[in-house]
Amino acid sequence: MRVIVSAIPDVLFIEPEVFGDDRGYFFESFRQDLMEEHVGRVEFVQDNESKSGYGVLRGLHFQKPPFTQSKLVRVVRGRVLDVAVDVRLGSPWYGRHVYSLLDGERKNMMWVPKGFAHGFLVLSEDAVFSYKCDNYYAPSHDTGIMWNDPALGIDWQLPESVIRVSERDSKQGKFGLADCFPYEEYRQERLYPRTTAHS
Ligand SMILES: Cc1cn([C@H]2C[C@H](O)[C@@H](COP(=O)(O)OP(=O)(O)O[C@H]3O[C@@H](C)C(=O)[C@@H](O)[C@H]3O)O2)c(=O)[nH]c1=O
Repeated sequence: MRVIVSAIPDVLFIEPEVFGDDRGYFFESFRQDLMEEHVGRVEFVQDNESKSGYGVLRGLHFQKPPFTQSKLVRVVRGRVLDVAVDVRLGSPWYGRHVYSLLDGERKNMMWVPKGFAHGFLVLSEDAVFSYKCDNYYAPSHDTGIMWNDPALGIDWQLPESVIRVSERDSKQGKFGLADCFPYEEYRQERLYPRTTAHS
């Protein structure tokens, strides 16, 4: 399993080794020891799965304190453009985003720590999306940012005319209205061990 530090160093790209043979495939989808080595102590408490058709965009979502969520996300089938936006007040990367093309064949994953808004767009005919969360769903603290907020400048790589969102996501607020909590508070935790981005 290869762990790659993204341009926002708290977000990681993870590439597992996928073993194919005439029966099908095998890969390790989660290892506690690797999480501890690269991220710190994380206790996952909820697993989620969703299926979406081509052009469906879910996001950008995050939960506010005390129900912030870190997520380990991957695609079981299909292909999505997965995006994480830094909403940590005072972060050197505040308002910036990183993305990864998550693919059901490559089985690559993204680590989206708390303090990041998360969303994905389905690029294949459909996609089954699966993720682990380190905090429970808390609808009262669930919030988001408009996926096409010009302040974020995300290139979703599909024309807006084919993008479909939920009723809720068509009415999300602008970036900066629903900030998560301050960057410095996060830094106290081992969840953010890195200070430098890769080149
Ligand atoms: C997220 C979630 C939703 N639900 C319910 C609420 C609702 O009736 C239905 C669909 O919810 P949503 O429309 O919020 O689902 P969705 O748009 O898929 O929300 C997800 O989007 C991605 C991008 C994330 O990062 C996730 O954390 C989550 O916010 O499922 C739960 O019961 N538990 C959960 O953990």
